[in-house]
Amino acid sequence: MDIILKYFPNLSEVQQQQFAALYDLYTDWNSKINVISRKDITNLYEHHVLHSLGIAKVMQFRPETTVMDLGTGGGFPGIPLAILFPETHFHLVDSIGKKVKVATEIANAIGLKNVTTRHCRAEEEKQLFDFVVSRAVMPLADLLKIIRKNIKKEQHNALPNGLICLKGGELEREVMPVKHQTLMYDLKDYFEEEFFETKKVVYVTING
Ligand SMILES: C[S@@+](CC[C@H](N)C(=O)[O-])C[C@H]1O[C@@H](n2cnc3c(N)ncnc32)[C@H](O)[C@@H]1O
Repeated sequence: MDIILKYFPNLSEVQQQQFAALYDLYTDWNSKINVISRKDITNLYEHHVLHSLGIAKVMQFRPETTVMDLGTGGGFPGIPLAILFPETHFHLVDSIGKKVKVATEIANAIGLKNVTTRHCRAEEEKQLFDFVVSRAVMPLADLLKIIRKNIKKEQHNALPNGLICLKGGELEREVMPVKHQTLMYDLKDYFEEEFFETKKVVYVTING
């Protein structure tokens, strides 16, 4: 939890309590339904919560912004972002029902009012959003094909609508989108822990 305050020192009392509650909630739920590697649970704050918040170093969502988390699993990056941006709406989608249950239960347990969840394949989700976020789900080119239909044309934020995903070192092997403006940010420029050495945030503008 200290590592969250180290990089996000201006959290409200409520946000601090919500982040602090995640450890027991994920430990408990993860013992029943596997949403993160069991041996990684002790690294929850660094590897999962702070990693998710890497998106916030690139994008400050305005109030009333709507965001879909595609392939949220147990709620990453959607739940940490929903705590950090309480006035932005996050719609968490996953094709595995029991993972969606974990994300739903945890969002409810910490009183998040800005989260909805849905058990479906993202291909079936027809709602429109300002942004789609995603971590560890599928290659960028496949994500882009699926989410093109979901991005609003109207712009509401300082930066254009689009896809923001968290990627690891495997990125070199991926086909980069050519028709869109793509910006790449190294998380090692923001977070000093070794885990972030190869981690990146990739932001692809759509309809911008
Ligand atoms: C490796 S897990 C990552 C989960 C979470 N984003 C995280 O970082 O902890 C990938 C998730 O994507 C989901 N997924 C894969 N393809 C999907 C699709 N087409 N629509 C919705 N969910 C999908 C899987 O069910 C799985 O829960």
